[in-house]
Amino acid sequence: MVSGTDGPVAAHPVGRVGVVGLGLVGGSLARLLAERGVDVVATDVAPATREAARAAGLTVADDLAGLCAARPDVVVLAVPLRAVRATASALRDLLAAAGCWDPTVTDVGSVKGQVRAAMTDAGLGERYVGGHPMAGTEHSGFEASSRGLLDGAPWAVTVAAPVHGTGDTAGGTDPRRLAQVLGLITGPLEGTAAVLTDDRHDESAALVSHVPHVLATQLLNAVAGAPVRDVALGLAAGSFRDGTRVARTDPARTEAMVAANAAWVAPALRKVVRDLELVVAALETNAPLHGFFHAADDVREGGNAPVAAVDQVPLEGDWPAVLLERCAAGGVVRHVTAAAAEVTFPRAR
Ligand SMILES: O=C(O)C(=O)C[C@]1(C(=O)O)C=C[C@@H](O)C=C1
Repeated sequence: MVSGTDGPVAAHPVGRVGVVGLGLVGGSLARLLAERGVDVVATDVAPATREAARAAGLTVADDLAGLCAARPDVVVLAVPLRAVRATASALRDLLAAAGCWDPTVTDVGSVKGQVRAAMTDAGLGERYVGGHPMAGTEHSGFEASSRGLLDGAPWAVTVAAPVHGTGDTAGGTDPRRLAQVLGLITGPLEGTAAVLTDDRHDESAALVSHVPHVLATQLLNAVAGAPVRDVALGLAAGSFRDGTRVARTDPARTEAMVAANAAWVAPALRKVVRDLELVVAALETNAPLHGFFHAADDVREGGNAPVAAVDQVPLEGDWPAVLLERCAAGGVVRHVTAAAAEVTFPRAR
């Protein structure tokens, strides 16, 4: 239930964290948590990855059952998107067999609507709080992971939206579990969290992550198919390097990410195509392009805006809905106590 808590919620303690999947993000998460003194147990399907993680000093179970035997308070699914469904079902079965164990389940996936559907279908919907660290690199695997990748990273945390005005909040996110995940991110991970609905996350991630991956790939494809390809690549400098960096990500990973968010990526790309058509038309007719190059001046200049306002949101009543509303206005949760969440805003409101 998202609403309906009368007093401050007693957040589940972070306690032990289980990390399922030790790729770039899972490995980075496990390393950072372990360094910060959190009790972490991790696992991965690949024996060589488990060995590498053990050699790096992590506590590693041989499989998901072994991880569940350690009864972590929070289970973070850090598996590829294509493996979320099967992993969620396996976790559900292990939970059912385990008796009184009540973990919160979260994840690190770059798409949230599809992941929640998988969690709900697996019967884990009421335990689930969506998680997405906005950090990564073009490299993959445990060997590419580092304690620094997620240190202080901004996260999106998604909740099942309450149904306003009907008094019916069934199926919404459990506030204690939300507080627990926010505590993990803003505590040992020293990050920030924007609390969002899955839709708002997926729409936003399409704009700032998925469309950029498509465009970076197209920049690469355009040169690859040009008659002057080799000369051009020999001349490529900063703009090409920066603009195509994420196109060097494992193509299967990028494809899965973009396809999983097709509902938001397709319309966002349509808008890009329309805007580019206008640029082409202007270039072909010598029309001015000033508007195109200056349209986003406020975004460009607002890049690293300092904190302009701070709100304390008491963790009582319909506080997840209050956080949703604050974060929809650009706020992020920076700090959580048992009684309140501190939300900061980059722009004056
Ligand atoms: O920096 C990169 O290499 C990334 O691709 C990181 C990036 C992104 O910014 O798009 C990619 C996917 C993640 O889910 C979050 C962040």
